[in-house]
Amino acid sequence: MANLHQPPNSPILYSFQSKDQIIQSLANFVTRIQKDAIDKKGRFTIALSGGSLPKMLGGLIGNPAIKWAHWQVFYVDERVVPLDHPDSNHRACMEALFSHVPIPQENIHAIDTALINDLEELSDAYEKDLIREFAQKDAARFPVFDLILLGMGPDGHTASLFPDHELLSEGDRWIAYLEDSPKPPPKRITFTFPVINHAARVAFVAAGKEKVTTLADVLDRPEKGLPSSRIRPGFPGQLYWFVDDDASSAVSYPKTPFKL
Ligand SMILES: O=C(O)[C@H](O)[C@@H](O)[C@H](O)[C@H](O)COP(=O)(O)O
Repeated sequence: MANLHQPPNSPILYSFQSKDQIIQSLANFVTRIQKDAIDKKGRFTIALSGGSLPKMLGGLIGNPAIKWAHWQVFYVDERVVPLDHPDSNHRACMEALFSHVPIPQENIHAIDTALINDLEELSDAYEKDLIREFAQKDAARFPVFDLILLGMGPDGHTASLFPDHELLSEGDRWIAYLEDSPKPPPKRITFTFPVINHAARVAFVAAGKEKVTTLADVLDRPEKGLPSSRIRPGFPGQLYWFVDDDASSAVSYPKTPFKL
């Protein structure tokens, strides 16, 4: 559990020559974390983002060390569209990963699309789903995910937490909603900062030249306060960055060689 008396651990930055190397290293990293979690507690809780992230998870397919039956999967944010809509993060994760592996469907926590016309109810229902998984089992004020995987937009947003948006100051709710997302589609639900910052481990995955300026701002100039720089899991939580050399070419923050 997060300890507010200790400063957060410094982020660990891994930079790889190619996207394929990110995919392989990320798969090894996730495999190790799920093993530790399952050995300790019999379950592994993970939350996934949309965007380019689902396609970076392909290294998990066909890996016999993964105990899919013990995974509980949530979405860090979700676009408020039917689950088979091309914008759905659930659909993207199904297509890129879950339709290729033996994970029980009930372990994948998608939004309740019967509620998509009422964002308040939809986000409450998703929050209750989280409460069933975490509050009853761990009795914590906020859920403590074993691992949360994030992407970063070119404006520095992460999850559906956008620069200068009022949701940046949400300190109470677990799940919030917005109807004015600058990145389409406009209606979304999202984990709040406290949920992300209570995780045991958070890993950003960001690749490509279009991320170069924002990545340097987030890692070298956190005082700018971009949403992605506000991800600092409380001690003893740990933040990781899995990026490619294109994205990190302007970063001064020290890189760490990847080894498990
Ligand atoms: O649903 C979403 O839009 C995402 O969860 C969002 O936060 C994404 O992770 C970033 O926009 C980065 O997207 P890319 O990885 O495609 O750049």
